[in-house]
Amino acid sequence: MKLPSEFISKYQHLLGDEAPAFLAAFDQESQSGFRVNLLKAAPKATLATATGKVEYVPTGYRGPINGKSLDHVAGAIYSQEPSAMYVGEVVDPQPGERVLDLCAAPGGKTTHLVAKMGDQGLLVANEIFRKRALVLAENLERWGTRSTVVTNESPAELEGQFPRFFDRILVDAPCSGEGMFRKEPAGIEYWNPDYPAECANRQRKILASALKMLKPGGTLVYSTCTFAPEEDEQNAAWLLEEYPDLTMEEVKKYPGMDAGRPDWADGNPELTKAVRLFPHHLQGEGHFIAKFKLTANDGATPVKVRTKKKRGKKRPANNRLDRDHQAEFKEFCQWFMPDYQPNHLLTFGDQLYDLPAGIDSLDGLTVLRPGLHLGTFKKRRFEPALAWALTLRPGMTDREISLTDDQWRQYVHGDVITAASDQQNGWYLLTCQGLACGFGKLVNGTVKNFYPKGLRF
Ligand SMILES: C[S@@+](CC[C@H](N)C(=O)[O-])C[C@H]1O[C@@H](n2cnc3c(N)ncnc32)[C@H](O)[C@@H]1O
Repeated sequence: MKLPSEFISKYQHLLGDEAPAFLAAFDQESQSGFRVNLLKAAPKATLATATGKVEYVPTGYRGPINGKSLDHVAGAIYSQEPSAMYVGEVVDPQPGERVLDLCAAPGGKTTHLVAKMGDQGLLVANEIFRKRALVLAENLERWGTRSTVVTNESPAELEGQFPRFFDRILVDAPCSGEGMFRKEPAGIEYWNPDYPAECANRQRKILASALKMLKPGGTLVYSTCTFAPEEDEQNAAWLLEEYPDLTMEEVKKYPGMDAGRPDWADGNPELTKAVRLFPHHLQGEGHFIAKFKLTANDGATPVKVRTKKKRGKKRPANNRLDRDHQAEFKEFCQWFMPDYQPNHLLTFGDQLYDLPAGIDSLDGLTVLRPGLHLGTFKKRRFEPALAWALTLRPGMTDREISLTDDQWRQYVHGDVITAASDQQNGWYLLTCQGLACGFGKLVNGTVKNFYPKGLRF
């Protein structure tokens, strides 16, 4: 791999004797892996092709995945390289907590966090760029979650909405990406000797916003996929210096992981509590992870937040259901899942969502996914959404049709499927190999296909 000469000399200077092994790693193959979704049935076929286990992530495996397999399309796995998987373990969110993933697209860490939370509590997944936020929302739909809201805001705008609100915040920061050069060589073109410092400045602004949203006693995890000390130890040192209420938490080092380097910042020995993942020391790409705790005392520095001006931005009308819609949804539930307990139903145009607990209003926010998308109100009927199906497990409803592998292929292709004719006409959850795949409407022995046209293949 052709690396910039200033990059080579920088790391020769920083790493000394270790530099040749570090630089040689750029010519080795990048690592692939996947995580298993504990919210769903085991992805047996993909597990059978795994080439190994990721030692430090209980749900992590090595090896490539097939993006068109049932396991992937039904959200039972997420493709993620092994080093990136450690971030979610370090955040370690618990069921019932309020968690913010501030720089979340395309959703590798978000999917990990929500699974660790058992989909219980509130997870706000935010992404500043709309196109990337749409991909994030789609990945979360496949993963299957009720407890996640996707917002499309800058950190500065978000801070006004959630002062001192979250138990845990992840800042998986936009960075110079040096640790991903093997995987995404195009990133090398952006690199110049000043780039890490530019990224570091942007990261400080993001961190400052994040801290305004952290509860006293809460934890902040800061991660990058770069080796640059400016963005790693020097930003961790800046946080400790700038925010006396923050302390560093030890991040566990598994074999092959390195401690943070105080000598690459201001010499503060606390920085060894952070972790560095170097490709020449372990089988994964380059990462840096630091964990901080905000003192739980009442005297925590009060926050000054900027409240966003609401200038005609698209946001959900926090509409309650009118009587007709209430009746249509009730009728659907009576047929499909009489014991479904919504948390907070709201409509967004003709779309019905179930807002997670822990958040009362989305006013003032640009929201792409206000919780679980349950379906669409059509003329005098309710049509359930794929997102809802993907949160369900076989056995949660009596209205279930189990597809063979061949029928599943017909389904994702958009074909009509023939089913046993002794079942009543109506909506059914379609499953295959224990995984929910979508909704189908049975009409006289034929299952009408409602798999979204844009997803068919
Ligand atoms: C390292 S990526 C996040 C990867 C993601 N956490 C995952 O695991 O899939 C950083 C993200 O920060 C976003 N970003 C870029 N500039 C930003 C800014 N000024 N403030 C907040 N986020 C920004 C990028 O669009 C990108 O999606």
